[in-house]
Amino acid sequence: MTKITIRRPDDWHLHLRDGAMLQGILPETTRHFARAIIMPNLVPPVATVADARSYRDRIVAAIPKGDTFEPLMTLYLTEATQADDVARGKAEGLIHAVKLYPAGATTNSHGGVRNFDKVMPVLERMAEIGLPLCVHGEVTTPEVDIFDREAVFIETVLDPLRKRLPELKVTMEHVTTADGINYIRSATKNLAGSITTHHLIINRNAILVGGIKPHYYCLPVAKRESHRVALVEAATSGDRRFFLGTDSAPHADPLKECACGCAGCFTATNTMSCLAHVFENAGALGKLEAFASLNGPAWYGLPVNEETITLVKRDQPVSYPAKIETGAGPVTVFDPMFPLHWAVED
Ligand SMILES: NC(=O)N[C@@H](CC(=O)O)C(=O)O
Ligand SMILES: [Zn+2]
Ligand SMILES: [Zn+2]
Repeated sequence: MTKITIRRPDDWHLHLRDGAMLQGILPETTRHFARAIIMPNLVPPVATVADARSYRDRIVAAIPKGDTFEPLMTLYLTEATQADDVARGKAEGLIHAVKLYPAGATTNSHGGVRNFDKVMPVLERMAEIGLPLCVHGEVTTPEVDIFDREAVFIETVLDPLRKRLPELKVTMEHVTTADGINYIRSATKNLAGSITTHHLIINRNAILVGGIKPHYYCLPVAKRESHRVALVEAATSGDRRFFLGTDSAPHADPLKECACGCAGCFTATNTMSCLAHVFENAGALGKLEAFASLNGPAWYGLPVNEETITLVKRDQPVSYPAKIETGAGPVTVFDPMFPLHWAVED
């Protein structure tokens, strides 16, 4: 097959930042994607419905002329989050999920949750009104090895939480391990997982072999190859519990190429080319639409997009910029380390 048409995709986990960075990188998403779940880890975080409303307005103002794009806003769960505020945000159609960052787990997560008892009233209300909780699923205990943090989170935090509140819908964000995939598969309801572009392509060698490669460093950190294979298997299976969340997370190059580089891979520009490659290799191009365009809306209770995009396989590798120049500095685009032949037709 050299051509495939699918419903226009959505991105169920995206970092757009703010100001000059937002302005510079938003076109990379709106070119192909119709909607995205917008991560709230700004500084300060998007913690209230009022914050989310004004952030949405700033995003909408930055959409390039001629593109249509709907930001689906989320709230950053803190120990001060008010259940009534969250419920109002959902009722007005603004808020589509609440995001749980264990305190200290990742970029801008210091305001996250330390004591789960403090957020139970909010989680109970979310269960009542059917609002999903998106979780960055890693423990932050210093004794736990960074490569084990997802598996330990499932066992010590997520599973107990789901037993305590089985009616709560939980999205395990950016699943990186076979443990995460198996845990999602074992649940009969109220659990789904997003999978990133880069975790389908790289394993941990990409970060460490032949010199340290900061542009492959993200959180959760990429794991060993057997985990990547499990992710590809889940993503390409058509199973409705798995969908695309790119976790495209721009940081200006100087903040990544330094002694203490930020976590995040920027994949918005070439995600659809990368995915077509991965799905074709798995003999599953026919499942790409489920992963990128159908399973996410079903989970979030939204209609699928009516427009379509067409991917064509070219003889020559497709070219895309190595960096996106933004007013906040250059952002390096994810390099899959193999040529991409699939292009989205204009
Ligand atoms: N994924 C990352 O490595 N970084 C994200 C935060 C996150 O999603 O954990 C960021 O905001 O930069
Ligand atoms: Zn995260
Ligand atoms: Zn993220």
